[in-house]
Parts: sequence; structure tokens; C-alpha cells
Amino acid sequence: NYGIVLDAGSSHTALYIYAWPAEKDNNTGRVEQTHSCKVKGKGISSYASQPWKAGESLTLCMQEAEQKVPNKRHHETPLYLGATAGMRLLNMENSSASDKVFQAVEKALQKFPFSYQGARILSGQEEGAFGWVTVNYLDDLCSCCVLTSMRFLSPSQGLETTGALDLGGASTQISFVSDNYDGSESPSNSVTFRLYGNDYNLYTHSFLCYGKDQVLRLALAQQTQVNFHPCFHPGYTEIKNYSVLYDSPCVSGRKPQGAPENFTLRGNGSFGQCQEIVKSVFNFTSCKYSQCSFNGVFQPLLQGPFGAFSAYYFVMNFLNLTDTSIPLDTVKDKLARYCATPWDEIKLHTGVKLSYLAEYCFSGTYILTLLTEGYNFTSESYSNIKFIKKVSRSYATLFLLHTPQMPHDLSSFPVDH
Ligand SMILES: O=P(O)(O)OP(=O)(O)OP(=O)(O)OC[C@H]1O[C@@H](n2cnc3c(O)ncnc32)[C@H](O)[C@@H]1O
Repeated sequence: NYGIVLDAGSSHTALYIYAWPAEKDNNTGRVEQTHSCKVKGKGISSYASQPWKAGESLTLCMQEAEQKVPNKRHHETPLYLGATAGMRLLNMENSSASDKVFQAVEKALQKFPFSYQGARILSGQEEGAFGWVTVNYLDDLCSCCVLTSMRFLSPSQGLETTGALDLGGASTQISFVSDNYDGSESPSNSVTFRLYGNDYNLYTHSFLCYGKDQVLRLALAQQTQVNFHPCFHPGYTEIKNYSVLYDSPCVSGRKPQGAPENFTLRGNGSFGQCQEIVKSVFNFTSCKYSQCSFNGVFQPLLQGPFGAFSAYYFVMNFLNLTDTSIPLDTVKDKLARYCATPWDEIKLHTGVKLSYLAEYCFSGTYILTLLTEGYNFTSESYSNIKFIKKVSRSYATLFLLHTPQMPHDLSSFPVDH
């Protein structure tokens, strides 16, 4: 059997093909990702003003899929497109534009011989849940993946599940199982699963606008009128366009009246000051629950190990800060030294896009602030986080979308090795 998923994020779209044996034994059925293809350009939401291009952008990867899936399987191979926060934002801002993007995507996908199952925006809850299932299913947190699958088979033996921390471009998700959470407090944060006959009650929350690209907009928007921005390296200079910066519902309300066309961004590389700016994007003033993370959102006590992926990994890996056994204060010192490094030195780094290089100081500061101030990881619990590279959320998406009703009964969710 084959299945195809298009993961349409705010910054990129990628196609994944999965294959698994037709005769599925619940415990030994193996699913393999047999092919992946990165769609050229940004996420499909970036085609809001030219929707037909969103469809066209997918064509090359779809042609690859046609080649990779054997002809005789084409008609029975389900094809899904799940869009995340970029499309959520576009839908909020201009729902007719997002409808047009979906129509164009639909038209393009239906030209292919697969069993097209629809394109839709995933809810924040679904996105969080997919990340959690993937981390617990495909994680590399334990050296032996058989143990990973056993974890799902026999949690009653005391094997703890792993929480998921996902940092995208436009949103961020936190999902974990906590003994203190049965779903009664803030039920909108609860997702229940039935997986291999075991019930899981997951806490999950997706913070729209708290992906790293949107928080960078917020951090820039606050500092357009000052001489230096502390989240950029000393010597860094860039002309920024006001309209481009404020072209997102996450910041549009903050555009200063009578703003000129451009402003000049100059860095002075101060981690401490950058952290103050980043902290100010969180609201800690009110919480109507027993406890909150930020913006009045309920969060139970953190529990167990966590896998942090997507931008968490890209950024911390670049900064050589994935080792969470290093004391948090040392991590902060290292990041402070990195931020203070002159841009002339930073830009010599080869093989990394200049735009990413310019942003690692900000992104590292945001990640540490989100984890500690936002989610309440402490110097002790920080070491429970593992920054992990390989998480293909679409993997879980494929199977969860196959079982459309929540709570999901994933009793046929195959086990990988
Ligand atoms: O879930 P949403 O919010 O829609 O976002 P996404 O799906 O597009 O998000 P990704 O996980 O693909 O990427 C998260 C962010 O990491 C950025 N990113 C990707 N590769 C990177 C790298 O090597 N270094 C730094 N950042 C990177 C990317 O531009 C996004 O801002």
C-alpha cells in the first residue's frame, strides 16, 4: 500500500510517499517513507495574490510521485494535503484568497491518478496531536525503536510517553500527557486517542503567531523607530520595508500611522536586551485557570521527556546548543557571546542562507525564552528536552486522517522499526 501526504507549512510545502505491506499485522507492519520532495518556493499561502501558481508549484513533486508509486497502485493510493499555520493566517485575513488557493491546489491535484482525499487546513489541535504521535512513534529518543513501539503497546508497564514541542514559521505547538490533566480543566486543550488499545489523554495547544517568523515580525515591529536592534549582530544592516513587515494579521494592528516606506535595521547584538523584547510578546497578566503558560492559556504541570523539533532543531543545531545536559545558564552565556559576535565574522559561515544566519541570534533567544518563560521549563527540567532532527509530521497525518473521528482509534497504526 502507498499513501501520499503534502505538508503545506507557512514557509515550505513538502510531499512524502509512504509504503507499507498490504497484509498488515498490527505489531509488525512496517511503514517506510519511500520518497520525499520539497516543493519549490515558499508555502502555498504565499501565492494568495496568484492562486493558480499554488497549484502549479505542486506539479513537479506530483510528477515525481507518479513515477515513484507503481502504476497499478495509483488509483488506490490516498493523497492528502494538510495545510498548517500559514493557511490559517491567510484564512483569517482573507478567506476568499485562501479558498482560491485551495481551489487551485485541488484542480492541480485532481489531474493526477491518485485517490484524492481533499486539501484542508488542519486545526491547531490536530497539528499538535500529529506531532505528538510522530514523536512517540518515530522518535530517536531511545536507541532501540522496538522499545518505542512497545511504549505504545504497554504504557501500563510504566513507560512514559514523550511530549512534543514543534516550532514552525507561523505557529508553535506543545503537546504532552500529564497525570494532572484529565481534560476537565480547559477541555479545548484535550485530545483523546485510542492507540493499540490504550487510551491517551493528551494536553495540546497551538499558539498561532508564535512561530519564529511571526515572532520575529513582532520583535522587529517594536523596534522600527530605534537606532539599534539587540537581536541582530553588531555591524548588521538591512533596509526593511514597512508594508512587507506588517503584512500579516499577527502584526498588522501595530503599524505606526504615517510610517515611511522603509526603515534601516541595525544590530548591536545584546542577548539580554533581545530577551527583554522577546519577553514582551508574551502576556502573563491574566490566567483564569489553576495555571497557565502565557496569553491566559491553560497548561498543566510539565511532565516527562520532550522532543523538540522543526525550527527548535534547525536553530539549536546550528548554534551547537542541542546538548541539554549543559546548564541553562551556560547555554545562555554561549548564546550571548554568539549574539555579540560581529556580523562580518558571522557572514563568513558558508553553506547556510544569509537570511537564516542573520536570524539565529533572535531565533535562539526566542527558543530559550519560549521554553523557560513561556512554557515554564526550569534549569532542572530543561534537561528533559531533546532536540531531535527527524520528525516527519506528515507520517502521523496520513494515518490520523484515515480515522477522521476523534477520539481516534488507531488500533491499526503500524509499527515501524
Ligand atoms: O507549521 P508552520 O508554522 O506552518 O510552519 P512550517 O511548517 O513552514 O515550518 P517548518 O517546520 O518547515 O520550519 C520552521 C521554521 O524554520 C525555518 N527553517 C527551515 N530550515 C532552517 C534552517 O536550516 N535554519 C534556520 N531556520 C530554518 C523555516 O523558515 C521556518 O521559519
